[in-house]
Amino acid sequence: MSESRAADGDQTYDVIVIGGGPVGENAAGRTAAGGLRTALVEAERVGGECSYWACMPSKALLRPGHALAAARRVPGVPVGERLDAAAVLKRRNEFTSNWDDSGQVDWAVGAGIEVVRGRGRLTGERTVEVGGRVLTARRAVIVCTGSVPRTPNLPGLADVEHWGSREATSAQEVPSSLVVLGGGVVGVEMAQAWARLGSAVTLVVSGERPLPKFEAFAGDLVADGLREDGVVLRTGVKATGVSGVDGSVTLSLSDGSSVSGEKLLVATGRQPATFDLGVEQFGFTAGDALPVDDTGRVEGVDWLYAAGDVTGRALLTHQGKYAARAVGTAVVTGAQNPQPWTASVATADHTAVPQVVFTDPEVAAVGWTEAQARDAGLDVRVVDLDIAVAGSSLHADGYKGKARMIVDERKRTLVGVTFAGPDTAELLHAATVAIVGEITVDRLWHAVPAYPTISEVWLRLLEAYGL
Ligand SMILES: Cc1cc2nc3c(=O)[nH]c(=O)nc-3n(C[C@H](O)[C@H](O)[C@H](O)COP(=O)(O)OP(=O)(O)OC[C@H]3O[C@@H](n4cnc5c(N)ncnc54)[C@H](O)[C@@H]3O)c2cc1C
Ligand SMILES: NC(=O)c1ccc[n+]([C@@H]2O[C@H](COP(=O)([O-])OP(=O)(O)OC[C@H]3O[C@@H](n4cnc5c(N)ncnc54)[C@H](O)[C@@H]3O)[C@@H](O)[C@H]2O)c1
Repeated sequence: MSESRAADGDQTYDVIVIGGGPVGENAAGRTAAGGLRTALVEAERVGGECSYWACMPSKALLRPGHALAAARRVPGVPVGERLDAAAVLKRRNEFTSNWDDSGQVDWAVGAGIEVVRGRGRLTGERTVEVGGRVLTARRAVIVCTGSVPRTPNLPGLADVEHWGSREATSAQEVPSSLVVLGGGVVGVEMAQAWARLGSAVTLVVSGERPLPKFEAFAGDLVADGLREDGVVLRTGVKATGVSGVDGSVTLSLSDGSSVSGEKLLVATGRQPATFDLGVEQFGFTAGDALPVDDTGRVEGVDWLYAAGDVTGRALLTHQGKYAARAVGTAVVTGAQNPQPWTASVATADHTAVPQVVFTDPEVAAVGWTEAQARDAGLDVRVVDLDIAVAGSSLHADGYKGKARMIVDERKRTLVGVTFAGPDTAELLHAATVAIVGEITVDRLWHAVPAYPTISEVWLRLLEAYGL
């Protein structure tokens, strides 16, 4: 870790941001740019989970496998037998700057932010204690402490060494075998990354399919992709216990069977990092999310704001950074009851959250699923299609993908779109723009996708809708 550059001297700031992950960095960047003296308090590494143990290393582990699979789908491209695991891990290490945050500290200092090393704790109105120092905020304290893995209450788990997402994204060797518990985004991404690097992976999922928060067809296509990579899927079973002997961990399952591997990854979700933060004095419970309005103001405390994973709104880096921009703007401008869709209001959180699951096939989804749209009481029309256009067949032999568009029939606008298929991630932003802009399908008809791109699926969706 880089040398501490803690701010010294006057302990009074305009703004104190607790937590220097991507969200805290953005909030602090905004307030510093707005001329407010800003302290950024970070307990571990500036850059947070995303830079060192989440987004960056996980995507660096996945990308080489996708490149190899893509090359294999196009005849005439010379491809090797398998990935060079050592080179993949080395490149992953580079993407995390070898877990050295000095580059991000340099950015913060350059942006006029004062970095304070240490764990911050709220000790009273507008005050934060860090390692015995008491910092005071004239205007606001912004909590951006992120989230931590939620460990299930599983007999034996506490006694057995196992991986969480940190170990799964930073391991320096490929385990001979890996059992993954939990079929959410972390579970499927890491199952595929390590399988493609040569590990014998078993994925244990309590439901019928992985990715239960997405449209079912997306989870099914990802399950097919994982199986093609040799991942053994155990669906519809719950873990009942864990035991371990030297070099092997065994997970007992609810159907009486068990699975063993050299390593066990527990990927059963995350919870807000509100422990040991002093939130109880303001009426909140440690371990629960901080409830915020759309400007990030914490319910009932007018000087306290929060953004990112700690609010439990959307556990995604891009959405947390969006919330941080809103909070930063709200704090700088002092906006009172600003209108939705203005710069200090994170309105899109409710209707237009985009997410990509970086497996092969990718899942790219924005807005509501069909079930969510129906639960919201909308009169919806669902359009389903295989992705089968000139662009997809040129992209890969045997291209397999599906698309779903959900239309609010009353407004004739989109409320949800899901693409699942190889390299669909880059299709997503068009869908996000359509939803945020409330563009009618009749106007979308005039947004002509270029030939021959996979985006022509948009034309097919609109034709299938009846245009
Ligand atoms: C394996 C994995 C892969 C992911 N991949 C993606 C992806 O591809 N795309 C995506 O959008 N999202 C992804 N996510 C989610 C993403 O990592 C989070 O949404 C994002 O990191 C949230 O940012 P944050 O700043 O709120 O929290 P964090 O990144 O968790 O940062 C919080 C920071 O606060 C610090 N902190 C905590 N408590 C204190 C305290 N009391 N005092 C001082 N500092 C404190 C921590 O040390 C940390 O640096 C992934 C998550 C995981 C686990
Ligand atoms: N590409 C991305 O955008 C990306 C990648 C990774 C993580 N993330 C974000 O990070 C957050 C955390 O990801 P995650 O995968 O840890 O959480 P998650 O909530 O997405 O998935 C956890 C899964 O574990 C299952 N589960 C819970 N308890 C279980 C148990 N006892 N036994 C078996 N299964 C159990 C749940 O049903 C769920 O499917 C998510 O909100 C996700 O959006 C995003």
